[in-house]
Amino acid sequence: MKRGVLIVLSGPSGVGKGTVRKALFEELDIDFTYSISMTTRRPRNGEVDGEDYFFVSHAEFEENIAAGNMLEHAEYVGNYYGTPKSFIDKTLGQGHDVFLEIDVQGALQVKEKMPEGAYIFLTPPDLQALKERLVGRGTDDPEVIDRRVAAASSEIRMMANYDYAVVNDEVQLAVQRIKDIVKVERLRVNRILPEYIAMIEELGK
Ligand SMILES: Nc1nc2c(ncn2[C@@H]2O[C@H](COP(=O)(O)OP(=O)(O)O)[C@@H](O)[C@H]2O)c(=O)[nH]1
Ligand SMILES: Nc1ncnc2c1ncn2[C@@H]1O[C@H](COP(=O)(O)OP(=O)(O)O)[C@@H](O)[C@H]1O
Repeated sequence: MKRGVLIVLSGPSGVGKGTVRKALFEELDIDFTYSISMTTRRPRNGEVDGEDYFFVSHAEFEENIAAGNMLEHAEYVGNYYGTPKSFIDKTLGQGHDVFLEIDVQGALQVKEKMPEGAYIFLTPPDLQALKERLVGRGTDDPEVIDRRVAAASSEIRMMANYDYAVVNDEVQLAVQRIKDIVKVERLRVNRILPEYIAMIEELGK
């Protein structure tokens, strides 16, 4: 069976990753599986294990790190968060495409381990627009916004490590561009090579 495509959407804070991801998952003609992260934080009311996160103990998370099961992980306010490899491998193996939305540092760690994915850098039309979005979101203090814009300048330099750059000028346009990329990725010859090798061998007989 054909493996699914790993689609990694990344980019600086405030560029619109979450917004674009939500709009993408509202489209009726997509069939992506969202990568579920693992965390040591406690489930909030209504959160379901295996849907919102895989909730595990500190010890269990550290065992997973030691066993090399995490594609990437980070510590945030005293808890571990990370991307388990097994869930992604299993889902891709079943032929389903997996969608991962992650920050730039995390994405580059994942790329080292799974270079065959489609790495998409979501970019703002310009730095001024990025700043306006961070201000408009209203979730951060001015100093935090300045730090995020400064971080964005160095993150934008990492764009060259990605396979695709998608400008998020309008959400629906960005969504369409990502859908087009997935279509192209599904046609890439090196994804279907095992089937072609069988055909070539058949021809050689
Ligand atoms: N590196 C990494 N960060 C993650 C992962 N999953 C969630 N996070 C980040 O962890 C932080 C805290 O997440 P959470 O506790 O759910 O709080 P909320 O996102 O603010 O509702 C957020 O910045 C998430 O983006 C992951 O798999 N890997
Ligand atoms: N194409 C766009 N045009 C204008 N504003 C946008 C666009 N995409 C996202 N936004 C706004 O920018 C802010 C940051 O978006 P968000 O999805 O939270 O970014 P991220 O997940 O990358 O940190 C939000 O207030 C969102 O409504």
